[in-house]
Amino acid sequence: MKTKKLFNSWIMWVVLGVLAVVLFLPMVFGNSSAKVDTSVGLQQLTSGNVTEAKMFDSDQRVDLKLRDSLKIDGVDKGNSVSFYYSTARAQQVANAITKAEPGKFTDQPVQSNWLLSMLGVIIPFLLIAAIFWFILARSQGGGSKVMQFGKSKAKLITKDMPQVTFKDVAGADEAVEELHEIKEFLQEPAKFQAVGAKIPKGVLLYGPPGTGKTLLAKAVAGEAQVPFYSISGSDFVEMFVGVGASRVRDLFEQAKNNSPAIIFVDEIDAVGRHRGAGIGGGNDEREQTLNQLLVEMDGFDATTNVILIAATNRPDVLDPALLRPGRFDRQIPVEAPDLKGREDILKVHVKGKPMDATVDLNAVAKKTPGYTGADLANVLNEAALLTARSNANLIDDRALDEAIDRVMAGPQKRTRLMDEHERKVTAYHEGGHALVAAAMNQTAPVTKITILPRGRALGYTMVVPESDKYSVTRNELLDQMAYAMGGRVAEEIVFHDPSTGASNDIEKATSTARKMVTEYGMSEKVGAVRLAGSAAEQQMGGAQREFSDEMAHLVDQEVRELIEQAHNDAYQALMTNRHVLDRLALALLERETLNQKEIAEIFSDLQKREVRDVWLSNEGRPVHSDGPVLSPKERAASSTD
Ligand SMILES: Nc1ncnc2c1ncn2[C@@H]1O[C@H](COP(=O)(O)OP(=O)(O)OP(=O)(O)O)[C@@H](O)[C@H]1O
Ligand SMILES: [Zn+2]
Repeated sequence: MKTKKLFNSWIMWVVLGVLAVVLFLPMVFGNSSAKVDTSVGLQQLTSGNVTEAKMFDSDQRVDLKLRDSLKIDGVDKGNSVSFYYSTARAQQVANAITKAEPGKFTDQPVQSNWLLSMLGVIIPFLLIAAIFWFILARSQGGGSKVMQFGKSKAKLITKDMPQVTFKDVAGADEAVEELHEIKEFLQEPAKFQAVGAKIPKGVLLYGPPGTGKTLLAKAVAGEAQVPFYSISGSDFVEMFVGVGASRVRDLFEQAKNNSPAIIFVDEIDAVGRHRGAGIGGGNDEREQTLNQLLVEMDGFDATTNVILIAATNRPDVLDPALLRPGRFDRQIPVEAPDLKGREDILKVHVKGKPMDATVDLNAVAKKTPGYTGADLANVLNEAALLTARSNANLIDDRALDEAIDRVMAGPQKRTRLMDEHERKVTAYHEGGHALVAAAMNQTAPVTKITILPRGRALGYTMVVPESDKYSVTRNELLDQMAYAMGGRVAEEIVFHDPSTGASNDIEKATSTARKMVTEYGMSEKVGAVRLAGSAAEQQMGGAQREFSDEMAHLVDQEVRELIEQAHNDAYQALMTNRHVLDRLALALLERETLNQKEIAEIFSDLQKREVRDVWLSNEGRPVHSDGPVLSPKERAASSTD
């Protein structure tokens, strides 16, 4: 489609151009005397009317100057005429001229005309070459890149010694903490090598645009005082076939020669997309580039001292090969900042901008939910511009408010800004999860709650066990289900109108319940029977169902029963602690993100759910009252006190 259009327009014009040039050349360079037949020319020569003759061997042409003007069929041809001759007659023409003995005779052999004839050859050739050049440029995406081709090496890979430090990055404390180690390694590789410590080869920073990923990577280089080589993934893709891969090689070569160093690849998703997943099949160039990148990463050894940092907004589309151990095995989320983070970022960017004493940056942060670091930097810059334009010296609230509105058009499109009611529903939903988790007896502590949207989730609650766990008990599973239902139940209790936001939670709870019944043997009615071909397995495209319809019915009933129980647990927990839930929701609306300590404070007077009765797999198997023995460790501990 596209090429056809190209042909229609460009090729047509160029061909027309060539034709015009070819037709015009003889007119411009050639003579304008009247053309006559060869026989007429010869006859003039023999008649002795010729005073001057010029013979152009290259054109096989003779120009004649005549004493008397020539008349043919009554038409006056004037005093100068020219005629062409065929090769066969060249000798005859030459003889005729010599015989005629014109007063002046010049003979122009072939080479005398070489410039003209060369031009005639070269110009069309150049035009054709230009057409190819042009088509190639088009198909490689972006004509301008072609022009840069020769000097692209210097332009695409940039070497830098950044002066930025971690202090310049605000509101991304978790990411900074993770990167500290990288910085230390780059600064003192020997220390790490001496103890055989393995440092990650690649660090992947992922998060929405403008959250400071590039800034963080630069800060690592700035802190460690090492060179920073950067290139953008999208630059690779626009290159000629084979160039991307060789550019990657160059890049690593340069960095290794200047190690310790950091290589930063922005927009790595442009090259690192799942192989063969591009539109219209694979993109060879991209795959080659990606393969080269993997080869280079695998070639790193303990003494390379080069760390690759990559950034992307789309970690989900990356080729799994990139995320394998030994490659980008360190993945650091860089999220949009919360209220506190926004205030800190404003504080960083306010430097060098004189503020009116009445300006409260915390208030500005409150007015900018969902804004990224780049947006906030932009707000302050806009405010400074507005202030300068109005000839004022200090940036005041009025300028800031207007700047916020101006920048709003940006973030509103990218990160959705929730309306107040939706934020409230989210606050209660997440609050519900957290509160139920805290009220149950077998759940891990709630470490973080946020109502900042991330990906498709409107918010999330993090419940992290203090140590790794390899198995889960029945009570823990029941608690997890209750906690999963907590969000939905809070909406139900507070708004009497649950939202669709809970579909994920319901899915999770249902799948847990189903596994309890069909895989873990945790239902009395079904018993400790493994039901092969359960829903989960069928989903995986595997096993057929191997049990009766009655059993299937029973399973469904038991699952329903477990969910109902979880729903109840959550309901009770939230009803008894409604005042705590309100307090939590308010804190979330105010601060957006709460950490473990803040959460614990809010939950100080939380009423826990009572412990469940002992579960009997069958009434006929009564409770045995003896507990387990004390472990040696426990015994040692109890004997000391
Ligand atoms: N956490 C932050 N602290 C201070 N300034 C920030 C922060 N995040 C972003 N900025 C400002 O925004 C600018 C742009 O950020 P940066 O280019 O690092 O974002 P990015 O995440 O790499 O974006 P993209 O995904 O579009 O490449 C920075 O130069 C800086 O001025
Ligand atoms: Zn939820």
